[in-house]
Amino acid sequence: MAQTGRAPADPAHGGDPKRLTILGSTGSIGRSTVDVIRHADGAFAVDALVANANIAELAAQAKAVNARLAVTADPALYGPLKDALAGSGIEAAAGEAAVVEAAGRPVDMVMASIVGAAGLAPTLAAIEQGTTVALANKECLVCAGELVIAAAERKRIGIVPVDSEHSAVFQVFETGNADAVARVILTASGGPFRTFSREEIASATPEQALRHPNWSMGQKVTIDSATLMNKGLELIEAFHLFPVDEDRLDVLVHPQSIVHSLVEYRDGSLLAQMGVPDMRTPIAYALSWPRRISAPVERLRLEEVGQLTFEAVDGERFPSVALCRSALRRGGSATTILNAANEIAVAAFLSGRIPFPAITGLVADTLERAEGEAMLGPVATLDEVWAADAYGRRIATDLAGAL
Ligand SMILES: NC(=O)C1=CN([C@@H]2O[C@H](COP(=O)(O)OP(=O)(O)OC[C@H]3O[C@@H](n4cnc5c(N)ncnc54)[C@H](OP(=O)(O)O)[C@@H]3O)[C@@H](O)[C@H]2O)C=CC1
Ligand SMILES: CC(=O)[C@@H](O)[C@H](O)COP(=O)(O)O
Ligand SMILES: [Mn+2]
Repeated sequence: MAQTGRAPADPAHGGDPKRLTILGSTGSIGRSTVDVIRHADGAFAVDALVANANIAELAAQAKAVNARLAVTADPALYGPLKDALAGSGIEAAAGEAAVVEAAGRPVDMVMASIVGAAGLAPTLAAIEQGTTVALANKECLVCAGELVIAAAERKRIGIVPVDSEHSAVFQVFETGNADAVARVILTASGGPFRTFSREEIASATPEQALRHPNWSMGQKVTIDSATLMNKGLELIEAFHLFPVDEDRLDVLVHPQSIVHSLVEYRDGSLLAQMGVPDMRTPIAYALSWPRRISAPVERLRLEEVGQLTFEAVDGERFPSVALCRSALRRGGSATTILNAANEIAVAAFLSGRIPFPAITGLVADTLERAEGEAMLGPVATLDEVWAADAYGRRIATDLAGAL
């Protein structure tokens, strides 16, 4: 974890408001971030908001938080965005280059919450500018973890995890005692199909898969939770964020999503972070790190929760965690290709083109094909990352078409 970043301004102690840009402001994480900011009594000032298709929400948010700039990635939506902002004094911009430019404007922190590999270039632009990043977009570490972390270390900036499990680990990881860490244990809800038989999983519909038992999230991460690919992606994310080897990273199913993850030390202590399943807690922590602000969330009442239960992952019904682990061991382009294939497979499932188990199947088959075609190897540059990403998307699209 790059932890050399400067501490943020501390409004609670008389500092200026902390200047923020939100990438993916109209999504689930983006909206929760706006909510946290609006409850923070002027502790934050918003510079830019970036989104894609939801122009009405983007413009409404920009006005509500008094942003300076609102950007849509879709150039065709520049006119509607400009119209929606007319008279507000807020600047409008559109297109991929405008997104990257917005991410690179000087601010104190960028919330990186675009979904998928589309978030990689803007996140890197923020890092290159020397801005501390609050990272929700796990795909950018799966796709290009070495490059992202190397850039953060070169620029000596902090990457503060937002993903609930990684925020939990970040909160209980004793950096001075890294050598004493025996295991990092990521908890998984098990998703909506935790108790389903193989046969029931085989006929699962998008509607069922989008019904997450505990969390309200965007579609892509919700499907990832249902396949448990999310936990595999998070294993790779944790590998890049924390100084632990792959063999000290574990996953434990915890259906209540109250314990958000744990660190086990060699003296036998297990330190866990708990809270209600509401992303506004890890978001508030990331925005205010290394301090804490209040967040508009329910208090956790353990007497009402009653029981916390834990079980092992069933690798037979949910092979994606093992698949991600083996791609992580392989390293280089393997995880880039895995991520790209998964993005294609999730979209294919959501549009009814492939059955649920084929999501993980497509990712596995794409990696097997990559192995056979000698496409697995180191990725040293961003061009190599994009080449591997394009390859993974092409093969997965072909394989999905043949199903
Ligand atoms: N939701 C959650 O609770 C959690 C999410 N995460 C991670 O956070 C990230 C975001 O997830 P989530 O908020 O659920 O996703 P959503 O689908 O809800 O939101 C995605 C956001 O990204 C924007 N976006 C999509 N494509 C582009 C693009 N090409 N350029 C610019 N903006 C784009 C969308 O804009 P628009 O809506 O305008 O089209 C939207 O603002 C994911 O990586 C996810 O894995 C991690 C932990 C928890
Ligand atoms: C809220 C969050 O961090 C998600 O990534 C969450 O982990 C999804 O739940 P699963 O544990 O079901 O994957
Ligand atoms: Mn998570």
